[in-house]
Amino acid sequence: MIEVRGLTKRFGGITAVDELTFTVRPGVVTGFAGPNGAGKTTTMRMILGLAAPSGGTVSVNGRRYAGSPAPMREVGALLDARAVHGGRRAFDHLLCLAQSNGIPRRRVDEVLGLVGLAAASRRRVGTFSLGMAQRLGIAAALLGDPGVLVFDEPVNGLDPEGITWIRGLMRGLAGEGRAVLVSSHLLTEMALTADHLIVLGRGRLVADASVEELTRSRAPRTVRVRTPRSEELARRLAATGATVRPENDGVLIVGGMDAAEIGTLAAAHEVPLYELTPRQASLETLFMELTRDSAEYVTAEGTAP
Ligand SMILES: Nc1ncnc2c1ncn2[C@@H]1O[C@H](COP(=O)(O)OP(=O)(O)OP(=O)(O)O)[C@@H](O)[C@H]1O
Repeated sequence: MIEVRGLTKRFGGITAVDELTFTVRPGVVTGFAGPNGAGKTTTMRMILGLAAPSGGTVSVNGRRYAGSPAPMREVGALLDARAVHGGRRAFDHLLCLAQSNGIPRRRVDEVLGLVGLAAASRRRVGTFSLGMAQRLGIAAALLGDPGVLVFDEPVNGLDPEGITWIRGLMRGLAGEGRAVLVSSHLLTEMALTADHLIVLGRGRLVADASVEELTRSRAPRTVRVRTPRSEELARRLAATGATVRPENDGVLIVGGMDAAEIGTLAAAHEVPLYELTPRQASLETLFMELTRDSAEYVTAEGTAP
């Protein structure tokens, strides 16, 4: 279990992480999503004791991780897959980590098998593709068989097969009762892998909910209506406070009213309807909505690039 309470990190004038509070529970994949620069990596570094908070606290299994007597057995982390000595062979890299953490040699072969790198274990890491480097980073994270795992953008550089593999791996690790925190700047990717989502914007928490809750309760809904008397219906809908966006062929996209209310209003005025379709905004649209005001880079039009 990871508990983050009021966590804050300032770099000079920049507040990279701002009063963040959330919990990463065992048995669950918790997705950590936010646009570039939202503060995901900085938060993960503080969880791992690699950066000191400017305020607030973070604990892993009830205590500060930096004080853990056996860090690799407690938390496994993948932060930067390329931060490995390129001249080393994959096996030797893992063996070195294992030996300095009191982990038996046979565990090295085990984790190489788990991540599908057994055949490449004697190759020098510098010759690895980014996808292979990610797998090696995951092998290192799993080495101590920890109950808590932290992965920063693990699907970066992976091909579709690798992405499917990593989703299965995360779910499997959570299924074994581990707490898994995994970041991505793609919310749709997160929604396929995670059970629970923490969404960050400009260092602040903008959502903390299950994927299902987030989709159901927060997604702005609209209704697509088609009628031969679209101008009249648009006027009547707008008069009740609905937002109406006309499209071609008598189509209106209506916000702020549900399909039953629109159908009832149309019937009351004998306006025929050819179509009345509730539509749910995609998770990616929701993500843009949630983080729009907080994206690090805002263009002149006021939208994130
Ligand atoms: N060492 C540092 N010194 C100064 N500013 C930093 C430092 N590390 C991060 N920042 C700033 O803190 C903010 C958050 O960065 P962070 O890397 O945590 O975001 P992120 O959500 O992980 O983004 P990305 O998806 O791009 O990795 C950014 O504005 C970044 O420029």
